[in-house]
Amino acid sequence: MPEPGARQETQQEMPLPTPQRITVLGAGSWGTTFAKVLADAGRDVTIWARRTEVAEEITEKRTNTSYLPDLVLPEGVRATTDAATALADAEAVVLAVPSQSLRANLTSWLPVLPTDVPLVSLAKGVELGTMKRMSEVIVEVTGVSPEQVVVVSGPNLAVEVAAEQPAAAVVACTDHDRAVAIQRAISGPYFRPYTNVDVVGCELAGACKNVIALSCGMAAGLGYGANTVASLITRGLAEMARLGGKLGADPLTFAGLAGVGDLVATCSSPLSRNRTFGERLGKGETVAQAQDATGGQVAEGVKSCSSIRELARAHGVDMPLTDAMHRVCHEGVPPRKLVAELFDRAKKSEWG
Ligand SMILES: NC(=O)C1=CN([C@@H]2O[C@H](COP(=O)(O)OP(=O)(O)OC[C@H]3O[C@@H](n4cnc5c(N)ncnc54)[C@H](O)[C@@H]3O)[C@@H](O)[C@H]2O)C=CC1
Ligand SMILES: O=C(CO)COP(=O)(O)O
Repeated sequence: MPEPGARQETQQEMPLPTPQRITVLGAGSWGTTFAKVLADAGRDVTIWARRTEVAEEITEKRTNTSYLPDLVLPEGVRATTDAATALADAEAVVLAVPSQSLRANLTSWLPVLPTDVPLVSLAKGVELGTMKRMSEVIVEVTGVSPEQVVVVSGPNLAVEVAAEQPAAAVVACTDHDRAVAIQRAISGPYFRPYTNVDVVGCELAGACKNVIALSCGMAAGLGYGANTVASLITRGLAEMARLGGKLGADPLTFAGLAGVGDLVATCSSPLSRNRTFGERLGKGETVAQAQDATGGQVAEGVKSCSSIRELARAHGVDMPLTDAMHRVCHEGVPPRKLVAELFDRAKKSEWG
């Protein structure tokens, strides 16, 4: 585990070249927006889309209206459904599919996936069944070294970034020089990434905050106000930092953009799919009804509440809010009943 604050960046060092030709695999809300960030940063961008009509719309009109109605991509961004074409000559590959589908997608791309370039992971989740973080899945499926995997995380609601509203992010890689190369590749007028070597902390924070956002939405749906939401955000931060501490993360990461930054954005914004999903549950909708209403977009917390719960149990870490979200989403417990359950627990010290 790195010492908190141990690495003083020297931005003058430029040991690795900045990747110029970058392929984004996934044309959903964040993949498309990230392609814009890259293109606005001066990179040459190709997107792989699962659906032909999405690829055609991006290439012909530079729009992707089913995900981002107001977005117009910069000139030059093109899309294809053919992974081999998308990946030809890629100097870095961005993985922008939902976390539970990453393994299957990676496996299908493997024959054409370059394994000597940085693989940049955008997904925020923990895999069901294996309890693995996304970088672990990438290393396992592709056989690349962990130093080649870069995680980008932070308070980055796609719709806001697509509208060029200023936002910061974290580029995490155990190889600091590679993090700096990707930082340069994605820095632009409205997107400011900071480097971090704590991949474990950044990934856990990104996955856990989705679950806490579900709980905040649920509280809002039940009619509760700012005190409840602030309490959930703060206790959510405590439980995710507890898990991170056990798994070797740097505690400072949870105070940073990938931690409290993303937690506050996702738990507060009506643009968050996870928060919105929770709000629907709080208002009495079933999981299936809330799922239908997300319009095919992913609310990662619904599945990650189960995988994170398993991970926490395997390491003897208490995560009462994550546990509660699992009970609502997968055991049919009514949200209002959970409030009583959570308040009935043994009283404890804030940092105990
Ligand atoms: N949307 C956002 O604001 C942000 C999302 N993220 C993370 O990025 C990852 C991707 O999210 P989005 O692009 O927002 O998701 P999305 O639901 O908008 O799009 C998912 C994309 O992956 C493709 N895909 C490929 N295989 C799939 C499968 N088996 N099931 C479902 N979709 C499949 C879809 O066709 C689509 O292009 C998630 O882990 C999310 O948490 C991270 C930061 C911001
Ligand atoms: O990760 C995100 C913002 O940083 C997006 O959150 P949602 O998936 O809840 O929309």
